[in-house]
Amino acid sequence: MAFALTLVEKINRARADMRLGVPVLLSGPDGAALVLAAEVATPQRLADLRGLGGELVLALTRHRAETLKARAYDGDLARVIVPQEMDCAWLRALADPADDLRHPMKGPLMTKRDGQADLHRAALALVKSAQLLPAVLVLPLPDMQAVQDLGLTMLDAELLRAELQRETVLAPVISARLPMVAAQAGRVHIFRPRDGGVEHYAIEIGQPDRTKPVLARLHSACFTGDVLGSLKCDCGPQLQAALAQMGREGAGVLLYLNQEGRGIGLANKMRAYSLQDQGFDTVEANHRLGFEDDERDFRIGAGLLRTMGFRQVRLLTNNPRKVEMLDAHGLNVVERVALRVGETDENRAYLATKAAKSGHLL
Ligand SMILES: Nc1nc2c(ncn2[C@@H]2O[C@H](COP(=O)(O)OP(=O)(O)OP(=O)(O)O)[C@@H](O)[C@H]2O)c(=O)[nH]1
Ligand SMILES: [Zn+2]
Repeated sequence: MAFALTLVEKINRARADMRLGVPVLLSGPDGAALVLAAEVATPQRLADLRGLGGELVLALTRHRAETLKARAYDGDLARVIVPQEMDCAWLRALADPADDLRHPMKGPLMTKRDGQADLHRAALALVKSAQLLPAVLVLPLPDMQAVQDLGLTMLDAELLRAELQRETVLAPVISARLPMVAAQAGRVHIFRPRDGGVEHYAIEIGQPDRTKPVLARLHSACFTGDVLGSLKCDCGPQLQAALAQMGREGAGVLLYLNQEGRGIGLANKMRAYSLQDQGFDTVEANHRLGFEDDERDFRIGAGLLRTMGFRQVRLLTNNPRKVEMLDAHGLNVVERVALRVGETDENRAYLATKAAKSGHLL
């Protein structure tokens, strides 16, 4: 059919629907379900879901379930039964740990053990990709007819998950000269993913020889550190020091990857910061929100370097995972160049946690 939407186009619509609080229809071999992000659920939409009948559950990741003392029978996720009398405030309290300490008792929460969790798993992957809290209402639909004419976005859960896991393909959009304090001979390249995701940037210093190892940095966006000069992390000084070293050596490439907050987005990172003010460390805060410690896809950086013609790098990092991921995805890391700058009283504990729990090198 002319203008039939592709899977990628439908996923982008579904992502926008999720952020708007519009349900999405997911289907699989064992049936279909309407899914709605808990963070943005309204009383009207909750009533609409209940009007269809059926057993409403809230899908949470294993990390969030652990904090809430809910049994995760599915391993990586829990399906919490939503009692009839519970409202949007209750759902939000389960999704968002902000008030966990003030109101610790939300349960006892009953979780499902029987039945399949495939649709729930796909729904969680979709809300995460929309940078919402990983908590989704799931209503199984015995009869699709009731929702057929509503114009909701429909997706096959298996195809959705496979597509979300696929390596992002980036295409160059434009590059232009940018003289910088760190280096006169700078050039900014913009890359756009084919899957409708966010753009990433490469800052090339000088004219690095593609046949030799290039001094490289994979820098993940940190609005608070890079722009505001936050003292809570070391990102701003690392960014400046990396550019300065490339300027001194006369050549290098810095990838500025829009993976804010280790891939959870700025809103969720600020939620994590708010939890850190309650006494949790950077890893615990991510877990309480329902995320993994690090949700970044480092294949993006590897792909970008390859696209730009680089095969061997001297990587500026303290994170051994970056080295492993580049090595695993077609780059030869001939040297790890330590990048220890910007330690402050405010970020000392953060850096120590990264060393103790995430294997960062001191
Ligand atoms: N979720 C979360 N993200 C954070 C926190 N503090 C900083 N970040 C993010 O962490 C990322 C740090 O990125 P990088 O400096 O590239 O990576 P790294 O893993 O620290 O490794 P190297 O700096 O290369 O040693 C950025 O995306 C920041 O926004 C935090 O407390 N919670
Ligand atoms: Zn930072």
